[in-house]
Amino acid sequence: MASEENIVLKTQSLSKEYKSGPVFFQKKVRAVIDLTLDVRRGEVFGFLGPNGAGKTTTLHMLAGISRPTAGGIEIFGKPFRCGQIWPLSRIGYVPESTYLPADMTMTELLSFFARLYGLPGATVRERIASMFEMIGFVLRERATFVRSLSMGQRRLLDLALALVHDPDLIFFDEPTVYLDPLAVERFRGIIGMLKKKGKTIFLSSHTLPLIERLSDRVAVIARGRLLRVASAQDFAAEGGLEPIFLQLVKGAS
Ligand SMILES: Nc1ncnc2c1ncn2[C@@H]1O[C@H](COP(=O)(O)OP(=O)(O)OP(=O)(O)O)[C@@H](O)[C@H]1O
Repeated sequence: MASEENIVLKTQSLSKEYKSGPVFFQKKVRAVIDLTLDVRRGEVFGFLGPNGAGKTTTLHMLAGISRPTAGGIEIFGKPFRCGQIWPLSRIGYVPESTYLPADMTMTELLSFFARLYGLPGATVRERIASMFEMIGFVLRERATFVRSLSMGQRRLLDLALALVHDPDLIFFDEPTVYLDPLAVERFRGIIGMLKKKGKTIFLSSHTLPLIERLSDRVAVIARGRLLRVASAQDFAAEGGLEPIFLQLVKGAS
């Protein structure tokens, strides 16, 4: 069992309902239902679920973008509500998709993000250099406009933008979408580097091998409900994550 001070993120009966459809025929969609979990300092917490399971909705609530319908969130030991800004300088968030301004260069964009977080000039330069090194962009590429980047390069830039302020807790939503195998390998290296620095990582994906390979613990979610949380070793000892995941998800549908 993890002690309270080792818990970085906690949710209690977190729930989200959407209203969907035209006004007179609106129906409720229960996207996340009574989600209670905790994430420990320094771990990679895999959040695995099929399409439509409620992963992105959960991340939106955890990152303070979307208001829960019910339940609570604690971050760094304090209650966190949608709209509050106090923990944001310690949180990094790689959304499922981004809309980056096409007419800014990568350096301008990184600098803009770093300054939003209030980093001083010398630190901004240092952090930008280390972000380019991390995502493997050489010097001559650093002034490339966003519009000229491939989808995979944009994804790497998303990672750099989420990490430029050196956050302690990082949410990744399908981080390897668009990445080729070499870039996925680089991403795994980035996760290793963040872990070494003691960062806490919430890794949400439906890509089973990625979650299986990188996570210390894995939570399986389907149809908005948490079905199981266990260590990677426990899943391995029971025959591997894939058969257990398939059994859990089929049982939930
Ligand atoms: N803005 C919205 N309005 C109505 N329903 C929504 C909205 N956003 C998501 N949903 C519904 O909530 C459920 C959970 O969606 P969510 O995007 O959180 O799933 P996900 O696990 O991230 O899926 P994927 O892996 O396909 O991205 C789905 O049934 C989806 O259709």
